[in-house]
Amino acid sequence: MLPVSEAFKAVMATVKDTGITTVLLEAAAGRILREQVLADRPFPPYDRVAMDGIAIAFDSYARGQRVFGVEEVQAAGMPRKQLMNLADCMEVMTGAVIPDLTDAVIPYEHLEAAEHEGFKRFTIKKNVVAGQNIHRMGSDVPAGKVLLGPGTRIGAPEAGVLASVGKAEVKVSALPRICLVATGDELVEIRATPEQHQVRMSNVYSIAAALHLLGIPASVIHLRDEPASMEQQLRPLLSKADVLICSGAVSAGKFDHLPQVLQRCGMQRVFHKIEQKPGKPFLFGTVNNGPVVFALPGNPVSVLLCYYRYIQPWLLASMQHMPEEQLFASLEKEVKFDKPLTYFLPVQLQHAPGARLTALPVTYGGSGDMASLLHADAFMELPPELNVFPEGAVFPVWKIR
Ligand SMILES: Nc1nc2c(c(=O)[nH]1)N[C@H]1C(S)=C(S)[C@@H](COP(=O)(O)OP(=O)(O)OC[C@H]3O[C@@H](n4cnc5c(N)ncnc54)[C@H](O)[C@@H]3O)O[C@H]1N2
Ligand code: MOO
Repeated sequence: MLPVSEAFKAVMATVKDTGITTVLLEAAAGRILREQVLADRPFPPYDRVAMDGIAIAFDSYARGQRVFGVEEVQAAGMPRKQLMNLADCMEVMTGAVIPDLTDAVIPYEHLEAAEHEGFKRFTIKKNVVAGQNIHRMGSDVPAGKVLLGPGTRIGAPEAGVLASVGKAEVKVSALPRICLVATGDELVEIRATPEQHQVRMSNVYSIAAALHLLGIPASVIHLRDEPASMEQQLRPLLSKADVLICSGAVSAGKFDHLPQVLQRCGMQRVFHKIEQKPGKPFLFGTVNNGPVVFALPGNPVSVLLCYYRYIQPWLLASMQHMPEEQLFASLEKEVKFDKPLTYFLPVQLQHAPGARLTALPVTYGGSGDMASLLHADAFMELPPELNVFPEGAVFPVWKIR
């Protein structure tokens, strides 16, 4: 049986690069970028009008002129125009190129409009500063600057920037092929009406949902508690999947055949059992030229704890995601736990004044209590050396949402 830190190290030692693939930007959300992206033009790409109104030559204003006749309109999308007479103005719209020979933009709200002999003119009602309301070319980002690097997860801001520099196709990490394996004669399909002694298979759905949020699809199979048929169903997966995530059949029961069956299929055990609660009977192994195998204890809370504490970090590292900073929170309430195991406590995270993150333990009936996680945001990792965890003490947390 391994301590949590060693089990985690052993898991992470098997990380393997999933490789690189190219996807359309429309399909890139959630994926991990695998290339450097530079600004192809300055941001903004031209001196840009920042308010709807008029553009003037500031010198005319500085010399005391307040009334300006309109020469033309410069709308967004029009090539740059030029002010012909420095005593005139140009009506300009947000996003337009600033007209030549103008260097201040006055919004309509600071103007009074009038007509004079069929010509439109504006009187300036508020103080004007040279250069006002002009978003200068390159003031946000100069051309050639590195905007994004490999290992970045593509979210909404990244998608906007990628579109802006014309990356219609993006190099991202390939996705691992994952098969979720449910075990147990008590499990029925979710559309079935279970008999009293049966339960609907939920673990594969909770893991599939967590994977979906990383953009990773997964296939699912269900194994009965019968070693020969288990082996027959598992063998073909060894050449078709990069990762097997099994749930159930790994503890001490008479029908917990999975460890032996996996071994017969060629899995080398890296460890079986971790000094933790929940999730103690976690079995982890590798297959030569085959998948890594995460065989999780079947209790639903154990499954999600093991997923977020071990599997998700492994998946993100395999997809070359930049490591994230560990989150910590302070306990809102004293907790006691007297076994020499790391205790993963489901908690609700809250932001206390001063941006401090606090963790309130949720009502929790043990690792079979899947509904408790509806109220939890994270697991708090309480170390095995202590029996009492006082209010205010700070420990690492692993977010589940
Ligand atoms: N004598 C011992 N008994 C148990 C030990 C032990 O060390 N010695 N460990 C306990 C711990 S801790 C856990 S956790 C469980 C894990 O057992 P298994 O991994 O063998 O899981 P199962 O017995 O197959 O299932 C446990 C529980 O979870 C339900 N389950 C399983 N798969 C699914 C699924 N896909 N969807 C929904 N629910 C599922 C299953 O019906 C069981 O209720 O063992 C303790 N026992
Ligand atoms: O360790 Mo088990 O995962 O608590 O029920």
